[in-house]
Amino acid sequence: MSEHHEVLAIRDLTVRYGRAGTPPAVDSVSIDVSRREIVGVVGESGSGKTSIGMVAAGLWPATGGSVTIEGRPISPRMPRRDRALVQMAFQDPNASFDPRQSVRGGLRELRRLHKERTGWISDEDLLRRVGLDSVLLGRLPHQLSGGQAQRIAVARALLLRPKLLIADEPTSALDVSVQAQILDLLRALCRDEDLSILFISHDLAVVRSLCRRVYVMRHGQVVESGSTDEVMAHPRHEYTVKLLAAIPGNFGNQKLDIE
Ligand SMILES: Nc1ncnc2c1ncn2[C@@H]1O[C@H](COP(=O)(O)OP(=O)(O)OP(=O)(O)O)[C@@H](O)[C@H]1O
Repeated sequence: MSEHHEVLAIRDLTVRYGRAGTPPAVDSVSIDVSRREIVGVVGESGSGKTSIGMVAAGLWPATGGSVTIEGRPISPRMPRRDRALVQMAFQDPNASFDPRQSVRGGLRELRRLHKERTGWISDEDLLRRVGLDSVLLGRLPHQLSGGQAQRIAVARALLLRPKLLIADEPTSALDVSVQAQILDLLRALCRDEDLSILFISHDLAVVRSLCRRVYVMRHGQVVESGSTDEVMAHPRHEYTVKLLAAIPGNFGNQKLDIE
C-alpha cells in the first residue's frame, strides 16, 4: 500500500518561532519527494530551508500544516525509532560527532540506540558503502578530512536504513573536487539503496547537477518550483533570475530566456 504514497509529502507547512503576528519562518509550503528522487530546495540565507528540513526530520514541531513520510505523519513527539525513517546530514558533520569518540565508538552507540534497525550491515561494510577504508573506524573526528567526515555522517545516517535523507548544505564546506565526490555518492545511494533525498542548498549550480526537480524559497515561501532544467531555462520569478545570475559561468541573464 505504502508504495502509492510519496516518500515525503509536506502540505501547507507553517513554522513560526516568535509569537503570533511575527512573520513565519516558513509560510504555507508544500513539497513532495518521490521514491529515489533527489529534490532541491534553494534560497538565500534565512529563507526557511533549514526550518523545513528540521520539521521534515521530526526534530522540530510544525506550527501548521502536515508532514508525512510514506503516508505516516512525523513529529518530535514520536518515539525516536519511528523517526529513524528520516535522517539528516548537515554542513558541519563534526557538530554531530562526539570529539572523544572514535568512528567505531559512534557507530556502536547508534547500534545500541537502534538495535532493531542496525543489524543489517557490519561497520566495515558500511564504510565501504560510502567509499571509505575501514581503517578509519579507529579514528577520532579531528583525524578525518572534511570529505571523510561528511562520508562518515552519511554512513551513520545509512546505518538506520532511512527512506529519506535530508541533506542540509552537506557539501558547502568542501572544496570542489571533494564536493563532486559527495554528490556522486548521494546519486549512487539513491540508485542502489532505495533512498530519496531532500537536498537543501543556497547553491543553484550544485542543485543543477544533482536534482531533477527544485523548489525556490524566498522569505519563507516557495516562489517557484518545477523541473530543474525548466526552472533554470525559464525562471518565472525575478528572485530566481538573481540566484541564477550568481552562478559562476552564467553571465548575468545572457544565457537565460526570460519572458
Ligand atoms: N530556533 C529558532 N528560533 C528562532 N528563530 C529561528 C530559529 N531557527 C531559525 N530561525 C529564524 O527563521 C528564519 C529562517 O531560518 P532558516 O535557518 O530556516 O533559513 P535557511 O534558509 O536555512 O538559512 P541558512 O541558509 O542561513 O541556513 C530566519 O529568520 C531565522 O533567524
